[in-house]
Amino acid sequence: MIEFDRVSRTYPGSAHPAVADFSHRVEPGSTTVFVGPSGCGKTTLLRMVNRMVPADSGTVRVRGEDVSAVDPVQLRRSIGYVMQHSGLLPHRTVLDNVASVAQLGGTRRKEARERAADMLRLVGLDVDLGRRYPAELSGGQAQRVGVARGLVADPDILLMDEPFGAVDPVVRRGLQEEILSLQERMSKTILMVTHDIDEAFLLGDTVVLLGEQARVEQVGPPEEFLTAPANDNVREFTGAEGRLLSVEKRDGRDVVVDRSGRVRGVLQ
Ligand SMILES: Nc1ncnc2c1ncn2[C@@H]1O[C@H](COP(=O)(O)OP(=O)(O)OP(=O)(O)O)[C@@H](O)[C@H]1O
Repeated sequence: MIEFDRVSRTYPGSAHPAVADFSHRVEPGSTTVFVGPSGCGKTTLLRMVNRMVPADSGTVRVRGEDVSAVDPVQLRRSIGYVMQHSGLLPHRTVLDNVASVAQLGGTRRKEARERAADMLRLVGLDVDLGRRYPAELSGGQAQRVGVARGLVADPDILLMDEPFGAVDPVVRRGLQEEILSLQERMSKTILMVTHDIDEAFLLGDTVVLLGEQARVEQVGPPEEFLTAPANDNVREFTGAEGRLLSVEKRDGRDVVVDRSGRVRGVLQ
């Protein structure tokens, strides 16, 4: 569905590559999370998918096509993109912000607005919020609108860049649950980046843990990071030793529990 084939990227004026020789295949219908420390190249990788950042070498394929050969505008319209700080246009109402993305894809205004209202409901917002401007929303509401915007054109691929980075932990948790339930209903291919390993374990069915210059430290389902960490970097980043996390079955679900028995996350 999305394939990174030995991609590298050095930004102009930079002595070191942001991404060096990275390869990974994102399976259709999966939720894949790239996780790693700040500056390891996560956002660069995500932006290579919709050609906001070009690869210097290597190939990114989306739906089997080399993205460098696809019209970038068409490509971006075919992929939902949820940005770090919601990315809403401040001078347009919430409903317009969402509807405009559908209109860009060719949907007529009336239909686009109806669909936008449906999307607001889908992400758990009152449709009346659609009349407000982005500055009149809480951080969590703005992030939900960002997700509605990413979904309104019904893309088969959704890219999410630290979508819950700007909100407090309680709101963040609510948004994470929302994404899990949306994914159950819609089964899109989701590629998300975060620096939060708990979030990666909660949301990802495949987690790619990255080190400097997007070096792959470990790839696999969340539980493998705890049961079979590939190296000391993985152990350190997951905090597996310090927190003594383990995987247990509870009510038929695999959950990650800490030393005190507190549930820290649910594995899909
Ligand atoms: N436009 C740019 N010009 C120059 N250097 C850049 C640019 N964008 C990113 N970089 C550098 O490339 C490296 C990777 O950045 P990137 O934003 O991809 O990392 P990240 O893992 O997403 O970080 P964070 O979690 O802090 O958002 C960093 O060293 C960063 O400073």
